[in-house]
Amino acid sequence: MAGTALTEPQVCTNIATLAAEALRKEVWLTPKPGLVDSANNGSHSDMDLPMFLRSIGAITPWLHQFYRLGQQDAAQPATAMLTRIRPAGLACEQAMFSATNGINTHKGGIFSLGILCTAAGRISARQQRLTRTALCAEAAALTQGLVERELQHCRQPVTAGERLFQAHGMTGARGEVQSGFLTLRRHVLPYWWTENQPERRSLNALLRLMAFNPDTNLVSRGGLSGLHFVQDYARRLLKNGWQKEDLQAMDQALISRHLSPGGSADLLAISTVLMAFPQ
Ligand SMILES: CC(C)(COP(=O)(O)OP(=O)(O)OC[C@H]1O[C@@H](n2cnc3c(N)ncnc32)[C@H](O)[C@@H]1O)[C@@H](O)C(=O)NCCC(=O)NCCS
Ligand SMILES: Nc1ncnc2c1ncn2[C@@H]1O[C@H](COP(=O)(O)OP(=O)(O)OP(=O)(O)O)[C@@H](O)[C@H]1O
Repeated sequence: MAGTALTEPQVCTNIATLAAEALRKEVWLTPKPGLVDSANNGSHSDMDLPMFLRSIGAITPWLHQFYRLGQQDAAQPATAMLTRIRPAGLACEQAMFSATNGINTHKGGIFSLGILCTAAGRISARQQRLTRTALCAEAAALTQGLVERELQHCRQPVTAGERLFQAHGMTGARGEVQSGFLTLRRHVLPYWWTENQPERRSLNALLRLMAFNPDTNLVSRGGLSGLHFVQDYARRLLKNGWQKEDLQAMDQALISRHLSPGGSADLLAISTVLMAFPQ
């Protein structure tokens, strides 16, 4: 099937390289409440940082593949693209599962970053300027109608995302990409430079994500009250000012409730990639 076989390795600094770096930066960033980081495994008993690094190694060639597929098929209508890249998306998930012995380390990240890399390939093949605005608009075009097709018309929910749409109308990773990363454009990117120090900048972006992102990971583990607990906690820290100790305390609070803002971790990586491009 198209895109499931990896072609020649391509060594180039493009969005796929940036995306892999962003994933690496995300996992090393510490302290991240409830998430795997360099201090602990957060609310996860089945994964750790070396496993995330192995997962990133397995995913990286596929990120280049998404970019190439986007370039190759730039003349195809945007709405035809998802069918074209889905086999590569599933093969990438399989590569991740092989590297992690079946643990879901990056399913959400593969979906969002895969579409972003495809979007970049299409834009560059059209000789258009790679900007944040163009990337978000193209990601939205590639996933137009996805929520309706896969969530509204889903009779028998299998995945957490499908179940949470039926239960609460949450659109999860699909909704965020289809909106052209609206949560990021509204709540994160405009505030990116409010922190001068790079590590604080990333932690502050993560806090803003935890405060505003309707993260299905939180709901699947802790229900709507789990989501609200994390959002209220993050908003309090943003309002009162925060130090690393506050994030460490928040980490313990989330661990004791088995909560993990995995969707926000994915979106942090997306933000890092987007901020590498002009507006
Ligand atoms: C769409 C996906 C994520 C389906 O997963 P699911 O139905 O469980 O959806 P759900 O929305 O709950 O998301 C799963 C993951 O996304 C992340 N996530 C959760 N909430 C959000 C959010 N608001 N915004 C962004 N990401 C989120 C989390 O890491 C979560 O574990 C994806 O796995 C899929 O369809 N894969 C098939 C492969 C594919 O088509 N890839 C596309 C080409 S790259
Ligand atoms: N540093 C990180 N730590 C933990 N999760 C992360 C991190 N970065 C990204 N994630 C995201 O979180 C998701 C994993 O969350 P989770 O373990 O809750 O999912 P699950 O395996 O579907 O559910 P469960 O473990 O409850 O059965 C992945 O899809 C991944 O994209």
